[in-house]
Amino acid sequence: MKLAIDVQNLTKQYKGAGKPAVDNISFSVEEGEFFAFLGPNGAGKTTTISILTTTLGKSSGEVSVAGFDLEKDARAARAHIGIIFQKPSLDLDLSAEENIRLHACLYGMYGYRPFFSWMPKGYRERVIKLAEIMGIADKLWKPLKTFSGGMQRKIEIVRSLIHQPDVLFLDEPSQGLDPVSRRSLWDYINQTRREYGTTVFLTTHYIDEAEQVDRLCLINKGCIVFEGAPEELKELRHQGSLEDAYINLLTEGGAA
Ligand SMILES: Nc1ncnc2c1ncn2[C@@H]1O[C@H](COP(=O)(O)OP(=O)(O)OP(=O)(O)O)[C@@H](O)[C@H]1O
Repeated sequence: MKLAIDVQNLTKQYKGAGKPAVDNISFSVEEGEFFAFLGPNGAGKTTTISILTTTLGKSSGEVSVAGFDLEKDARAARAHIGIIFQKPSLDLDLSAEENIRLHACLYGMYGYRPFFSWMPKGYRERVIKLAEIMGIADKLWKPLKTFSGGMQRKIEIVRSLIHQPDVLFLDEPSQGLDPVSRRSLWDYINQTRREYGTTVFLTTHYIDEAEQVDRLCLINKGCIVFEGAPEELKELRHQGSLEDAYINLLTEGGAA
């Protein structure tokens, strides 16, 4: 089985911080695997996901994503990954569709055209399909500054899925979404996994979302404290639900 993500002895020490935010962690994710990276506030999840998605440099260690060593070939890796960031990074002065178009062109999927109608058919169809799934097809042409936070998040989601990535990073994807949108996002992600074998790397504070993953990794204070299937964690902590097992490990398991 090929690895979609391989992290060896990764450390991140922010300037001026006393302790490393991520302290010599190692883990790997197989191609097509559904993997969750869980941990409490400040554990090091965003730091790790930022390094894996090439938006933050590491202090030491080795990281490869989609078969590319990030030190040597970050650009190639970037073409194979999709990211739903915790903090949206959209241009509020552009329309929703213009944000998506700009992103698709920056990722090298299409040459830039100044109008939607001039873009290739494949792009147009994909934008409309994804926007329909998220329930925002009628809002694509409106300036983003008129959108609510949840609607902006949906645009962010459409944008990250536009190039059909091999590895999809979801940093708290459900945050700010209403229950209907949350359900349709997950239906779509599951469909994408089935159809294209997409590897999904998820961080979330909604522990119930991680019940379905193949494997999970639990990080606390920059160190990995558990790696295995959700069932294994439940058995280890003698709990019926993953959330109970997670809380039990963090509060009573000597991991806190
Ligand atoms: N730019 C930075 N400079 C210094 N320290 C930072 C910086 N960003 C994060 N940290 C620190 O690194 C540690 C890990 O933070 P990180 O954001 O990775 O945690 P997290 O697990 O994503 O938390 P949350 O669930 O709250 O998003 C924290 O102690 C945080 O204060």
